Amino acid sequence: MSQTSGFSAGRLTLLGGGNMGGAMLRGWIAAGLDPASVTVVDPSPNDALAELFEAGVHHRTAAPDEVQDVIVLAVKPQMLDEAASQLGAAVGADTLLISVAAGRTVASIEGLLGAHSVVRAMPNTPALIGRGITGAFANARVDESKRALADRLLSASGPVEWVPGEAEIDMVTAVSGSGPAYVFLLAEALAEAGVAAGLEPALAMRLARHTVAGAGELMIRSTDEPAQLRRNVTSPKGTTEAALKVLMADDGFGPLLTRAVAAAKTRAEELAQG
Ligand SMILES: NC(=O)C1=CN([C@@H]2O[C@H](COP(=O)(O)OP(=O)(O)OC[C@H]3O[C@@H](n4cnc5c(N)ncnc54)[C@H](OP(=O)(O)O)[C@@H]3O)[C@@H](O)[C@H]2O)C=CC1
Ligand SMILES: O=C(O)[C@@H]1CCC=N1
Repeated sequence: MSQTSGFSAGRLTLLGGGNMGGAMLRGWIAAGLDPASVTVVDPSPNDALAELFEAGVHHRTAAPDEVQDVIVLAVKPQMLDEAASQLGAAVGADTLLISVAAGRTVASIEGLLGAHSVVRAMPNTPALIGRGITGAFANARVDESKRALADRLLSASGPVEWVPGEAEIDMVTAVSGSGPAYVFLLAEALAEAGVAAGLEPALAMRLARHTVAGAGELMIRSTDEPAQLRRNVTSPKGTTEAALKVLMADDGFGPLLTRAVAAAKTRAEELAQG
């Protein structure tokens, strides 16, 4: 794993070494965080973390007794109350809490662990390859240095967008937190559509994967807006125009995605109720 110039977060505990916590951890170590400064607390962490444990990251099945400088809460929202109940001695007056649990509010985290500096963040799984994006909200107790530290940790896996209001985190969740799943579904559906059109399945999947990945990379590297990149593909009276007439119909892709994002946002709000 390649390392850039290091940074320190003091003593850091990651509560939950699953898909998202593991992806973030990978980003921190790649960005130069000392593996020995990190403890993963998880009874059964992701197998993919074995390599990081060998590199010096500590693994425990229960929370450490020493006060931690940073605790990242990365268990399922429904498991948070139980998982956080063991943190007692690890949470000091100056501990920075960073939660990535969908829907769980700052108030609910303070309800569990007391009044602390809390950052509510919403990363996404492309963090695994350093290509994530994270929305973040800090409560009023987070001072400049804690915010800078949170930013350093979160930006190890891609850009960080700080939002002024906590409610926006549920919207970020619905767009970019869950968003990779929508894109993977697009690739699946495109491959299936190719098979329906007569292609051999493995070829259809290769075409779909590379099309989604290539279009994504072009969108990041280009200075053109997505709408312009779309127009660049669309020859007048050509094949793309014929397809876009279907996708851009009144009941097409846009309204469908709007409904999907609204459903995800509603679910995030429901998770806040516990
Ligand atoms: N996956 C994603 O794309 C994103 C997820 N998130 C948020 O990240 C959080 C984790 O999600 P995700 O990584 O997908 O879930 P995972 O189930 O992959 O990871 C959660 C991990 O926590 C472990 N765990 C369960 N109970 C405890 C406990 N009491 N103490 C310590 N660890 C425990 C689980 O073990 P076990 O498997 O044995 O239960 C698992 O390894 C969620 O709150 C989710 O909302 C945020 C953004 C994106
Ligand atoms: O599905 C979920 O609830 C989590 C939050 C965003 C992505 N995965």
